[in-house]
Amino acid sequence: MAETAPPPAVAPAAAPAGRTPILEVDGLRKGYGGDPVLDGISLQVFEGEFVSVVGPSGCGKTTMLRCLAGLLPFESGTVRIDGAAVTGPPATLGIVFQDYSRSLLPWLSVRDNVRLPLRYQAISKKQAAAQADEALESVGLAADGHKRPWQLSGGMQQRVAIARALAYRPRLLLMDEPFASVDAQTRVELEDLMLRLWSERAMTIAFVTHDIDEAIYLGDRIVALTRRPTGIRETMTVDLPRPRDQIATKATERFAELRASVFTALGHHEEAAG
Ligand SMILES: Nc1ncnc2c1ncn2[C@@H]1O[C@H](COP(=O)(O)OP(=O)(O)OP(=O)(O)O)[C@@H](O)[C@H]1O
Repeated sequence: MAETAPPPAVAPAAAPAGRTPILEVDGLRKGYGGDPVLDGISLQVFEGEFVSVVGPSGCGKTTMLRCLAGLLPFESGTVRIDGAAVTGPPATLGIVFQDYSRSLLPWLSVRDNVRLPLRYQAISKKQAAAQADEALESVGLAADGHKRPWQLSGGMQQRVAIARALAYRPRLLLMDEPFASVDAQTRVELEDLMLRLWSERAMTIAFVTHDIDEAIYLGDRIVALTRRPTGIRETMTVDLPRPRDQIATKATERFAELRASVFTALGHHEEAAG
């Protein structure tokens, strides 16, 4: 029987030279009721980076993001954002979750949903309104601020959730499978929207996804997680030029090589081989 050629090697990612880490995770351990989930995760995300995190279903990606965001206590290890230990949600952090229908308040207008978290910032009402309007404009919803979230399509609702995080002007944006619940066409539009916003706003993004192509298309680096108890299997540099294009970038040989490497890192070839 013919042997399958091993996929081309991808160099393990080195720390970007001269860059400051915004997020530093060291030895993060977290379980539920004595059942270990995260088993000593250590990683750094550097200023201006777009880091994609991929891992098998149920390995603890959401658990990890919640720990990083200060929303969930963990057993041991440290999480630092801008050098300060995370003990609760930091003011410089924005989060976008998968389930926009639960994260937006249906009785508030789109504009008021976006303004809501700004109440907790030391800024005037006028400034909060300006930041909210600017964020809505940047996601293409300037004309929809008066509507209720349920009057919008799923993709538009997720744009509202993105605008709400942006209005906060975060230095670090955590995104948890944000496009998993929208159709394929909307998904590619939202991916390109995120790339535009990321480059315009000099943000740092950690983006969790199930989708290997999405992880490669968006990321500067990919962090591949193992099965539970979960550690980091591999960190890979995505050496595809920017700006990226949904058709041209995905048609390159390098994209196919990276896809094979990430599949291998996630252990898909082992499953296929039995
Ligand atoms: N609050 C909780 N209490 C008990 N167990 C939990 C809790 N939250 C998550 N788990 C368990 O921890 C494991 C990791 O869940 P988590 O949602 O973090 O994984 P995930 O990688 O994001 O999953 P998916 O790929 O399905 O989105 C799962 O086995 C899940 O059932």
